[in-house]
Parts: sequence; structure tokens; C-alpha cells
Amino acid sequence: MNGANGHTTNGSASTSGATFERIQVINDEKQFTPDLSKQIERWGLRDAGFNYNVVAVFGSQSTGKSTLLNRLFGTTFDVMDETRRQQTTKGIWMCRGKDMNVMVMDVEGTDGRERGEDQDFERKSALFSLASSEVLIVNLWEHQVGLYQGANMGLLKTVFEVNLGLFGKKSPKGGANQRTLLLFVIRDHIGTTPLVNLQATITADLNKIWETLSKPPELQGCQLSDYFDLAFTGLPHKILVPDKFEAEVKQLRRRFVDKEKDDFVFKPAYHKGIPADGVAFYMEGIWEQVQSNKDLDLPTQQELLAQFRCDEISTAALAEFNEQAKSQRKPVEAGRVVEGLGQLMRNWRTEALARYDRDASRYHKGVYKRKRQDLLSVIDSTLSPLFLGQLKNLHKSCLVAFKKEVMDSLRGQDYNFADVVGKARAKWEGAFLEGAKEACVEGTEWSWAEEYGLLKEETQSVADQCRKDETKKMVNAIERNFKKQISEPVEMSLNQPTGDMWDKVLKTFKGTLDKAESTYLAKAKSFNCTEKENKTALATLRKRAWLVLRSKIDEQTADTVFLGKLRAHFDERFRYDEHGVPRVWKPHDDIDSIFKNAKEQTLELVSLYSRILPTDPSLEFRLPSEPSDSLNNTDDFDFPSTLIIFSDSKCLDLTNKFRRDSDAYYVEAKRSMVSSVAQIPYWMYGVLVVLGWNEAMAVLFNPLYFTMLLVLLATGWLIIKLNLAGPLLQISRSVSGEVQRQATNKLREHFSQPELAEPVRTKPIEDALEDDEIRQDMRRRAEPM
Ligand SMILES: Nc1nc2c(ncn2[C@@H]2O[C@H](COP(=O)(O)OP(=O)(O)OP(=O)(O)O)[C@@H](O)[C@H]2O)c(=O)[nH]1
Repeated sequence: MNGANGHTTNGSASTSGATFERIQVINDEKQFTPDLSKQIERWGLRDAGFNYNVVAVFGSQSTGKSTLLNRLFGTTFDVMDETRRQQTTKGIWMCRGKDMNVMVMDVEGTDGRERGEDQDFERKSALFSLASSEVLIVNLWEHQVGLYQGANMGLLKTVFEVNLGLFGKKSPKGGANQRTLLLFVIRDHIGTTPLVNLQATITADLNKIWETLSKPPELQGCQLSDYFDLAFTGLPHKILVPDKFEAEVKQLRRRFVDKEKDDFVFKPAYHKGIPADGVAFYMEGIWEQVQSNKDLDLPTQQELLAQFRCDEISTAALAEFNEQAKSQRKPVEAGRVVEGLGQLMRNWRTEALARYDRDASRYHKGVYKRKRQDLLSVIDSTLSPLFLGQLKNLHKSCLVAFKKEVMDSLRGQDYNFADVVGKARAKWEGAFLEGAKEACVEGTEWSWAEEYGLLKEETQSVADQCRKDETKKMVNAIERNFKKQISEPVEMSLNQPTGDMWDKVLKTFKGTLDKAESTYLAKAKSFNCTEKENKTALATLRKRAWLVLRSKIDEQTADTVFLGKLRAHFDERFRYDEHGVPRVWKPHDDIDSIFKNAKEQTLELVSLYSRILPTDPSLEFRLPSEPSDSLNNTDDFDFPSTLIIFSDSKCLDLTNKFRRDSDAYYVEAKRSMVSSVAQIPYWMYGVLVVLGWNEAMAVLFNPLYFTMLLVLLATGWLIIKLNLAGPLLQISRSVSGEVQRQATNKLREHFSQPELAEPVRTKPIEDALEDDEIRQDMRRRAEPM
């Protein structure tokens, strides 16, 4: 039964379980057991709160204390062997009463026989018992009553003195004070002296002792009854009248059990106010104080106990709380919005506080409240990062969702920008607020205002950016549309190079631009654009529109296109007559003047196209020459230069190019006239018949030639008869065609001699016109044919 430190830990009757285990609280070496707390737990009393009682017994050695306790409470304390009268209880033992929440203390007897004259332990055990128990059973033989010098009275003197030390500092009249019941059990009460007499004697003796106590000045007037209640009972002789003894003991037990009875001993006033789970620590503290002979101040002890226990309870509550909080730390740190985090936090917080309150509220109120506050601030400081993390995550997710919603909505065609942005902002800022409110735990000073402000700023800047992008997009779309609209009419106007060509172009341009501007303004309304933004966008639109027009003009005045126009214009005037019929040059046609007029008229176009200049000044268009395209930040823009289509040198270049082309047309015209003159005249055939008459007669009258003619005719007749005319005609056509081709080639070769052709091809046409010799030569060559 001896522990490692020489402490007798516990023991039990052979039939008992954990409930009946007893424990030596203080061993004969005056050491306090470290196992009391566990033992109280094993007894099932740890969570009893205040619903338990402590009773201790005082008395001389071997006066049947243990026997009485075992009978009264069903405990299992060692009882002395009948045959050897010697001390059995050493130190202080404790056992749980059977079927009752009572901790029963069996205290070593007070005779000191075994310890010699050492009264120290008696005094200390009395002090300890009084500080811890509600009821002190004073066990004495009947014959000891009235013996003032006897061990009991000495013990009682000790108890009173100790009591003054323990509770005396506080005036008993000052309010609720610790009272203790002294229950005198007179053993072997034969009955010759009635209990009342014995009671009177004992009371008188007690008062006498009380009087003789040296009390501190402030407690001079205190009475014994201010601190103690006295109760008396007698028990018959256990050996002589065992049945009566047992019956009386049963009777006495009822006073410890039956709460309804008036003589119920465990009155609330006697309770030391120590929760069951703190009893072990409290007792240990008291024993330490007692051992070190320090002043034992119970309120201070209770406060110390409260501090220790409240800390313990708080730590236990926090441990569980921390486990719970840890579970959500990772997702929050990983940037996730934890659904219902606020509710979770509220639950953990409430549970932790409830756990603390359940166990700690029984302790010293001041300490309990102070520690609760500490616990609360630790809990809140643990939860605060989760709250802030949740806010940050909410902020992020709401911003992302806001952007997505805006982008998705802006993807379509029919939308009102202000509506889209306004709704999305309200929705996601609202979602943030909702989430933040949910995450906020009541009773804290947490705030989401700062994060909310940040979110609002960011949604605003996203909205601004979107508005800018949308404006840009809209201007681009209007520009594209503008391009489509002006393309055809401008092209048509430019293909009709009349004097009011630019008037028509600018009229179309201005009309379309007006429409584009009003389209912009109509749409811009929904964007909540500022006046300044609208001004900038319109300026950009105008400039872009102008550039679109300019690029269309450039396309139409590109070298090849423009030369084509000139050629067409020239053709109309040179190669076609005034009725639009193609000219067939006759020798009497005045090619030169027609050519000259057509050329001059065509060359006038170069200057017409060279500059955008309407005849009606009201149609003139102007733009500021500044970088107005804020949407694209393009380079400097010089409006006047955009009015010039062809520079002077370009005009000269185009004129030259056209001249070369027109000269070629001129030469071609001339040639066509030459070839028409070179046709064989019909009268030549008549001449041939006249000149060939003699030869025909010679054939008819010459038998050989005539025979040959007949043969030919017969062959012809046969051919017709045999239907060979077609194939032969075909062959003869081919042959004649070939012969004609050969002949033509020969003739061409003849007329294409270098001295005739070269000057026309290489010299400028003016030279050619002036070169009369060549003209004459050409006519000469043409005429004989
Ligand atoms: N005459 C008489 N003897 C009793 C009575 N009760 C117990 N005894 C006997 O007294 C002896 C001592 O009993 P314990 O119960 O051990 O007494 P104790 O006071 O606990 O003894 P310590 O623990 O040694 O101080 C035993 O032999 C009991 O049988 C009683 O009421 N009358």
C-alpha cells in the first residue's frame, strides 16, 4: 500500500469496487497524496460541483471512530483488532460514503500516545479538517465528558484556536461567515446520565474553553455560537447492546442523508464553497500552508484555488477550441471562403465559454470573471485572423465574380452599361457585406468597414476601366459602321469627277458623321460618361471618321486606280463620240484636235483630285490639329495636310504618266486609220475581169485548155454528185486562209520596216505630230494599197 514517496495511496475492502476505495490523504510522514484528484474522479464525485459534503471525525485513539464512520457511511476504514488496543489510523484517510456524495475523513486519534508528546500533528490535522469539512464529528466516551483535562477538551481548545486563525480575520457579524457543525457523539452512552445533562456539561465546558482562549482584540466580543453550531447524540454500547447500537447508528445515518429533516447535518451554511473538482487542489494548498506554519487565510486559499482551477478549466476549454479553430485555418489561409464560418466561430466560442462557465463558475466569482475575460480575449484573438482571412477571401472572390459578371453581360449586344455595372456592383458588394456580417462574431469589436471600402474602390475602378473599354469598343464599332456607310457613296462620287465632286463627298461624310455622333451620344448615356469623356470620345470619333474618309479617298486615288480613271475619262472623250459610240477613224477625221481636247479635259482632273476642296464653303470640314485620339494615343495629327491628295510633284508625275498613255492611244488611232485606208477597193476586181478577158478566151478556144476545163468541170460534177463538195470546200478554205495569212504577213513585214515604225514608237508624240515627213510617208504608204 505504500507509494513511491512512502505514501500509502489507497486501499479497499475485499468486496468493494472503486466506489469504496479509501485513500490516505496525509500519511504519517505528513505528506499530502498526489492522487486525491484521481481518487475523487474514481469515486465519481469530480463533476458533482457543490453537490457533495465533507465530514471529518475527531477523537481520542481507539475510541471507535473508524467503526462509527464505517457504520454511518458505509466506508471501509481499517478498524482496530479487538484484541490489540493500539493505533490503527495513521495520518488522515478519506473514503466516499456509500450511496451518498460525502467525502468522509478519518483522522488520526489525538492522544498522541504513538507520537509521544508531539502535539504538532494533532494541531495540524485539526486545522486541516476544520478548513475542509462542514461537519466535525467529535467522538468521545461518555465517561470522558466533564474531564476538562482530557484529550477531547484539549483537542477542542485546539479546534477553537485554529478556527479563530482561519476565519477570525473576518468579523462573524460582517455577513456570511464560515460556520461548522460540531457533532458530539457520546459513545457507550449507558443512559444513566441523560443526554441533555451531558450536553449541558459539554456546552459549559466549551464555553469555558472559549473564554480562556486568547483572542485578538477585534474578536474579543465573539461568541462560540458565532462560529459553531453544536449538536449532540449518544450511542449505546456496541459490545454490550450491539442491536441497540446498530439501530441508533442507523438513526444517526439518517441525519446525514435525509435532507428534508430538520436535524439534517449538512446545512448549506457549512459548505466550504469549493467545487468538487477543486477539492483535491484546495486541500493540498491548505495542507501546504499548514505544514509551513503560515497563516491560513481561507478566502485567499479559495482565491488561489480559483485561479489555479480557472486556469486549468480555461486551458482545457481552449485546447478543444483550438482544435476546432485549427480545422478551418488551412482553407482560410489557402484563400477559400469558408461557408458559414461565422456560425462555426460563434459555436466554438460559445462552446468554449460554456465549458469554462460550467466548471469555473463555481469558483471565486472575481477570479472566475477575470479569467473568463482572459479566455474570451484569447478566443477572440485566435478567431480574429480567421475573420480577417475570410474578409480578404470574400473580397477577392466578390471582386472576381463582379468582373466576370460584368464581362459576361458586356459580351452580348443589347445591354445598358450603367444597368449592368450597377446591378453587378450592388449584387457583389451586397454579397460581401452579407458574408462579412455572417463572419462577424457578436460581442467582438471586429469590423469589415475597411475591407468593404477597399472592395468598393476596386469595383469602381473596374467599372471605370470597363467603361473606357466599352467606349473604345463603341467608337470602334461606330467607326466600322461609318466605313461601311460611306464606302459606296464616296466611291460613286469619286468616280464622277464633276466640279462638285468634293461637295458630294463631304456632304455624304458629314451626314454619316452626324448619324455616328448621335449613335454615340445615345449609347454614351447608359455609360454615365462625364461631359469631358464624351467630348474626347466625339473628337476621337470625328478624327477617325475623317481618317476613314481619307483612306477611302486614298484607295480611290492610288496611282493605278487614278490612272485608270484618267484613261476612262480620256477614252470617253477620245475613243467615243458625243453619242457614246466608238469612233472609227476616217481619213477626214481631225484626230489631233479631238485628241488635244480630250487630253486637256482629262488633265484637268489631276488638279480636281489633288485637294479636297468643295465649291460650297459651308461644306468645308475642319478638325483641330492636335492628338485628339485619346482612346488610342496616336501620334500627332495635322489636319490641313490631310486635305491634300496629290502634292505638286505627284501631280506632275501623274500628268506625265497619263501623257504617255494617251500618246499611245493617239498612235493607235492613227494606225487604225492607216489600216482602214489600206483596204483593197472593189473596182480593182472589175479591172481584173477586163484585164483577164483575153486569157479566158484563150482557154475556151484552146483544145488542150478546153479539155482541161472539161476535166475540171467533170471532176466538179462528180464531186457534187458524190457529195464531196463540203470536205473539198473545207480544204480549199483552209488552204486559201493559209495563203491569205501568208500574204498578209508578207505585206505587214514589208510595211513594218524600221525607218517607218521606229520614230512612232520611241519619240514623244509631240515630236511625231511635228514630224510631217513621217506623216507624209505614212500616207504615201497607205494610198497605193
Ligand atoms: N466499547 C466499545 N468499543 C467499541 C465501540 N466501537 C468500536 N469499539 C471497539 O474499539 C476498538 C477500536 O476501534 P476503532 O474503530 O479502530 O477505533 P479508532 O478510534 O478508529 O482507533 P484509531 O484509529 O486507532 O484511533 C475496536 O476493537 C472496536 O471493536 C463502541 O461503541 N464501544
